[in-house]
Amino acid sequence: MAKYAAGQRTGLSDVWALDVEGGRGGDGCVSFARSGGSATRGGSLRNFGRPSGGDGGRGANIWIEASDEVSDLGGVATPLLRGRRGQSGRGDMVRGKDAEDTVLRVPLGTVVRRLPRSTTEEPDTLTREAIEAARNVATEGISLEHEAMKAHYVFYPGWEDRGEILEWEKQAARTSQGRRLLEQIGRRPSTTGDSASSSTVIDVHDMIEPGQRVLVATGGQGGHGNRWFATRDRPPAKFASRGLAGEQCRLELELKQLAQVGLVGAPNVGKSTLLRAMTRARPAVASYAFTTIRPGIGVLAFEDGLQIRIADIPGLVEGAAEDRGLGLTFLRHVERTRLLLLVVDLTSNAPWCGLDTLVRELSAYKADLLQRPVLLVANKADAPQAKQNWDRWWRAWTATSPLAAIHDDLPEELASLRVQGVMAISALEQKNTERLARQIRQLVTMHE
Ligand SMILES: Nc1nc2c(ncn2[C@@H]2O[C@H](COP(=O)(O)OP(=O)(O)OP(=O)(O)O)[C@@H](O)[C@H]2O)c(=O)[nH]1
Ligand SMILES: [Mg+2]
Repeated sequence: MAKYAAGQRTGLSDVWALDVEGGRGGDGCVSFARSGGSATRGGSLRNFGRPSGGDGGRGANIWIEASDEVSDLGGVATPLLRGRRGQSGRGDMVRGKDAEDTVLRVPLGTVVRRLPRSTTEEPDTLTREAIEAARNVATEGISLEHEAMKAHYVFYPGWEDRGEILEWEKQAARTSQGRRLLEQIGRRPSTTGDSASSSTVIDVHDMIEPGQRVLVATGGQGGHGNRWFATRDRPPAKFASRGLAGEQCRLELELKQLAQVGLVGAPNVGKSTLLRAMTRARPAVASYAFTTIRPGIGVLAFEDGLQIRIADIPGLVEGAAEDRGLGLTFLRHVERTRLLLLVVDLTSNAPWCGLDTLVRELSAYKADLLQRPVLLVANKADAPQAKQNWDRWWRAWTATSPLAAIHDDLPEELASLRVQGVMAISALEQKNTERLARQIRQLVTMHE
């Protein structure tokens, strides 16, 4: 627990821990059909009609859902999350309603680890106290068993006869049907499926798609109404079973920073080539647009051990914010980054012209993306036609700012970009890429 206090940030990722408990099932109901005008309450045994108690509803399941509408784990800042109880059954065989499920929404990129809930955390003194208390109760003439009964059964008012239950349980244990019923009401260990509390299996889920859901704790089954406990010898069963406890587990939620640096640019400008040049990642490179269809992440590793993750993001086109091209899928990845490398192609006629489209798409998706520091990377500097373009840009850059000089009426988005530097490189021939790596490092660590 100490290791992951809620909200504690570890390194580049956020890890939160919490316990979850599916809701308890609703209790079964003890009631009797009114027959021939006899009372159903307080009457003599003979006056009880047919048992008609409905079953309890299921307790709330607890789900984790990936959502692109939340951006941090602040919504799960609670040490314990318990699902709602199922509704209790009612007379006339009316089943209680299942509780509405609880859905915890987490940002895309969250990793959910499910661990068994630790039972060793309870101090031993608690157990000792419980035994002591039970002993006192026992000496007062009420047996321990009776207390246990109350945790499992609901009694008809005024008929707390545990003898009847013990008798029923004994009979039930003789038939397979009865044993199954004992299992269902939690009076016999289950023979089917493994119990979550004793399991040491850890399951891990990557929450990457919006709407993706994982069931982390099932709600407890509702109790059985008294009609289940009627036997030929004793038709008016005066007890029902209680709802079962929900599944319990411990969750560790980790918000992975998918990458600290995002490579953005129009299709075919050489983003994947640049990632290959700087990291060991091997994204596909080809001379046509949309070679990259999924964001790939490469690790820029420095000699002193520092690692910076760079995401190669599929080419951005106009309309991306409305999900055109590969639109939203990759814009979500951009959202997590701390530094943007805007890559332009020095071999195109006007390399910088695409920039305003690019920036407009970014800001249409999320205006505050433009608050990120930006490095302008002019790629393909090795090509013959690059020099002229670069010279123009470089002159402009030293004169005023790179963007103000090339646009007569500078769009607002471009004017507000936080440009930290402009650099000509050749990703293909790995020229200037080391310098770029150093600059990336400086900016990422500065904006941590
Ligand atoms: N001359 C030259 N060509 C380059 C350079 N970098 C990339 N290219 C070429 O440009 C083309 C596109 O490169 P990619 O790395 O696939 O471009 P991309 O930006 O990832 O493209 P998409 O994934 O389609 O968005 C390929 O033919 C590369 O060989 C460079 O520095 N110089
Ligand atoms: Mg690519």
